[in-house]
Amino acid sequence: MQKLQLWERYKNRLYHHAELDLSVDTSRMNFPDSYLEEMEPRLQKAFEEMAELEAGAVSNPDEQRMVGHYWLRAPELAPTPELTGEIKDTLASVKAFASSVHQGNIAAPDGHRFENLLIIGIGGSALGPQFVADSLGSPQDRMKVYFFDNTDPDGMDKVLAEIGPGLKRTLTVVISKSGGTKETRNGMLEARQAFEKGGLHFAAHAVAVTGSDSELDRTASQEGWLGTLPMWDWVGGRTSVTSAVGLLPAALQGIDIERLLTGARVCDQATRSRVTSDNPAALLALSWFHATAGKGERDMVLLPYKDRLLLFSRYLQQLIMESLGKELDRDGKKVLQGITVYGNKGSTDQHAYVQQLREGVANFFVTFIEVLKDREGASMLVEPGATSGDYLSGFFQGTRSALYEKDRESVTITIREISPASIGALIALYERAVGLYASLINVNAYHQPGVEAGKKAAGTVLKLQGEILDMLRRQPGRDFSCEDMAMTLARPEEVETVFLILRHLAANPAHEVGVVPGEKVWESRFRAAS
Ligand SMILES: O=P(O)(O)OC[C@H]1O[C@](O)(CO)[C@@H](O)[C@@H]1O
Repeated sequence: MQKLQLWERYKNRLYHHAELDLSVDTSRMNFPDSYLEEMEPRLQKAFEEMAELEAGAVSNPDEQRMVGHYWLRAPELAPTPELTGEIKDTLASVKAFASSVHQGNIAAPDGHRFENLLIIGIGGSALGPQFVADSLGSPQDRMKVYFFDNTDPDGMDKVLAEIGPGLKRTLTVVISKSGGTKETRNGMLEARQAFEKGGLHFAAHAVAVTGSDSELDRTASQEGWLGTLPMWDWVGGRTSVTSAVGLLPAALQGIDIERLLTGARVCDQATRSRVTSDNPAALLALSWFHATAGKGERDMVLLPYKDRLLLFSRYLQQLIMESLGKELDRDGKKVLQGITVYGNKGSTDQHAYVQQLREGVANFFVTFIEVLKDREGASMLVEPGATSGDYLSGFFQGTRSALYEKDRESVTITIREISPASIGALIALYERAVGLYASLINVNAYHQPGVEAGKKAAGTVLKLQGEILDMLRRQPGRDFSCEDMAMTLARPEEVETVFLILRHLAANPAHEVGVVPGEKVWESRFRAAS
């Protein structure tokens, strides 16, 4: 298409929301002008399902749950006065807790204000808080934020080393909706040990965000933690960033959570429109449907031209892939759905994988995110007439056209600046786009049965490890190859798992397992170290 024709298409298609100062440009998606009309019946059905969801329908039937993340920023829309009250009370508690911490009314045991925040959680109980913390952090933050978001011991040691003696002024927020996630439990136990080693009483440094009566809830109340804030079964982990899960860490960091919620609320209003061309989330969902043939046939590459949006692709990876990546549709038909999401930031990626995007396998579409405001205040000129930010903008525009020239399609989202409101709006925009797209492809976006399989398998491995350790200790003088061990445990079919377990045990001192290397690595022999 010629440049002037593209300009006409740009003007015809550009969506702009004046209050949010947010635009969605679908002009570089090559769907025909008739596309919206063709998709209209499916879209109207998706809008209807969304309205039912917002009114309190059990939209996650597999788990028999309502789906209420939109109520978190408009509590008056919750289906019962009790829920409205709970949401409002929780927001008030978040603000009161954060302000008590900032004022030193809730203080470290040495009487000093808490200065650091160690957030422990995983998946939806970490990715949203991490994205918000990273995108909106500044030197003026009220507290310095750290994360344990895995059960990697070395990762935790690294964080603890960074905190160093600051641990005595560290508040720990343990976040788990279910309250039983092992990675988070392990992080909590490791943190507790670090506090105890420093002569500190963990409970006096800890607050929980979790579901009522969960394992974590019970631990927090038995041990007398500083407080517990609720998570509800009608908020999914990956859409929990505007609940206490995201709001408590953000408020403690000093981020204006009211503005974050306002941005989300205004975007929610915009994305409730049943006029497709006037609904930015519907335009995104339609673009995804066009790009992937509604079957995940192409990947979504996220290219924000802003360092502060670096973690957005990681956040969206869970939101989109855990929501859409489903074996079965809502009628039980095998569909193997999903959209693969990856990305980093521009223009950095121009010096990495953009080469393949332009010239290699054409199995993707791009979402560019453009931020108009370069920085607070004026920029220096890096050469006559140009700033660093002008270069960033130039590289964004250059990559968008270079890709389009090669028939690589893209959507561009433009926001004026990075602020609590614009981050709230981006979160709300994608939550709604995912919900609408899930309706278009007829999958349940709100459950995650596939994740359970990995968790169960990990449980089986840990159980087998227990049996192996038991056997090694009962026969301390004996060397076992993995095959001997599998046979002795009467689990010959598990020999590979036995080998992997033994090799890991021998590489770490905790269980005192010794190894005599074999000619081939799998011929090594293992014994309880005497
Ligand atoms: O908040 P929780 O219950 O610890 O769960 C953490 C994450 O684990 C998952 O269930 C996947 O394992 C995610 O959906 C969730 O965000």
